[in-house]
Amino acid sequence: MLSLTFIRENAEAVRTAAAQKNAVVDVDRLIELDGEVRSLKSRIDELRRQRNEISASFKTADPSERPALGAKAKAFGAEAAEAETALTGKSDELNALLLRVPNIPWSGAPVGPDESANVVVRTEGTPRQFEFEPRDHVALVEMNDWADLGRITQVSGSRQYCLKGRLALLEQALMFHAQQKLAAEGFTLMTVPALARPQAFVATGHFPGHEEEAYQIEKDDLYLAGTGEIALTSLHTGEILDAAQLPILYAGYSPCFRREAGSAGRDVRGLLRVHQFYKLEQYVLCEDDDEVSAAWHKRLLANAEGLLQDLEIPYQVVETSTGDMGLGKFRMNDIESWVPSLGKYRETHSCSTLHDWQARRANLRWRDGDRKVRFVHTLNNTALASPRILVPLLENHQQEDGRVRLPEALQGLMGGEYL
Ligand SMILES: Nc1ncnc2c1ncn2[C@@H]1O[C@H](COS(=O)(=O)NC(=O)[C@@H](N)CO)[C@@H](O)[C@H]1O
Repeated sequence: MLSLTFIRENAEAVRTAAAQKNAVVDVDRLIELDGEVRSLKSRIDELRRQRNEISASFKTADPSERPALGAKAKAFGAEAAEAETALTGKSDELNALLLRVPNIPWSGAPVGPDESANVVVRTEGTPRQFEFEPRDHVALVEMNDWADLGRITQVSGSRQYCLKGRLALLEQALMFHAQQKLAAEGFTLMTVPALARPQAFVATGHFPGHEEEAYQIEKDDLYLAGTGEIALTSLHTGEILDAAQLPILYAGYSPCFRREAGSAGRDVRGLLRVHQFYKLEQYVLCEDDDEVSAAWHKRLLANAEGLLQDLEIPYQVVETSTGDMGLGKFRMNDIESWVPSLGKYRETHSCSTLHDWQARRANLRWRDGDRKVRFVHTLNNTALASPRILVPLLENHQQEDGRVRLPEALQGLMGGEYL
């Protein structure tokens, strides 16, 4: 969410951002409502002042004038009540519109309608030239009995899986390795719930707009989060953090649930796009200084790249376009890992800076050195998301006989050179 002051003073920039992000928001109506709300508020104050003035004069007034005075006070009171009802309606409409206003994207974001406008900014590692016909991850998993991708769908439906044996162990080893690295970087490890109240989805910007992507637990007024970002964003809601507490660095581990309502037919084979997965999320709350949050953006990206280098997976870093980055982002870089069986890079990480757009929605504030209370900046990036990361891992390191060689960084934990 942007501040009303900012929108009033930068209406054109907000309209441009909305167009560049394919956001449907009536900025003119918003500014009109803002005006109406402000004049209603001052009218109510004026009516109250006049009514109080009359009430104050009541005691000293001549008894013969009291009935007329009483009637006048009553009339002002009735008018104020009427104005208050109108104010509630206008404020609700204004707040609903405010939630739809996009963040202003950074000047370096490619302007375009969707991911087709994304720009590759860096490529690390070289895709392997196989001396044999490489298998895809489903074939590797099936021949090694490393997962159940079939019978489990009778239990849980499509896009479900069970990892088995050494692959189930590898997922744990991967997450442990990533958690150790982030802890060493000063991140506080957190296991966060997937169950969250609707307000937590409003705070991150998932709601309104993406309700269809979340599983709903209606009788408890809860939803299942598709990312640990949702719990972490609302953890400090309503608090006023001290400067000394910032930056707050969380490495949030959680199960993630996504209906993938809009992905029918895409990635239906195997482990790339499933309804339930596990993610270690890098999350930062920092002071609202653009250079400070830009530095954290670089750090979060470097942490994820470091993990991909540990896994010896070739990848590319992408600058996402205005149409792909989503409403709340100031800047988003995706990291895409090489998937041999597809012959292309596929997104495995997504690194975002949101400035104070989420902080305003989540009411995340801090008190600076001059005792001034301000909103924080929030950032998030994937550290690892499994089972998707297993796809490039298995496929890039496969041997002709179907074994998979483990990256050096995991051989200790996994007790050997091969999975
Ligand atoms: N349906 C899915 N199945 C498997 N993995 C998924 C699925 N959806 C997302 N992911 C993984 O989760 C990562 C982060 O998802 S994201 O929506 O892009 N971004 C976020 O959730 C942010 N909070 C940063 O993690 C993706 O890059 C991908 O690796």
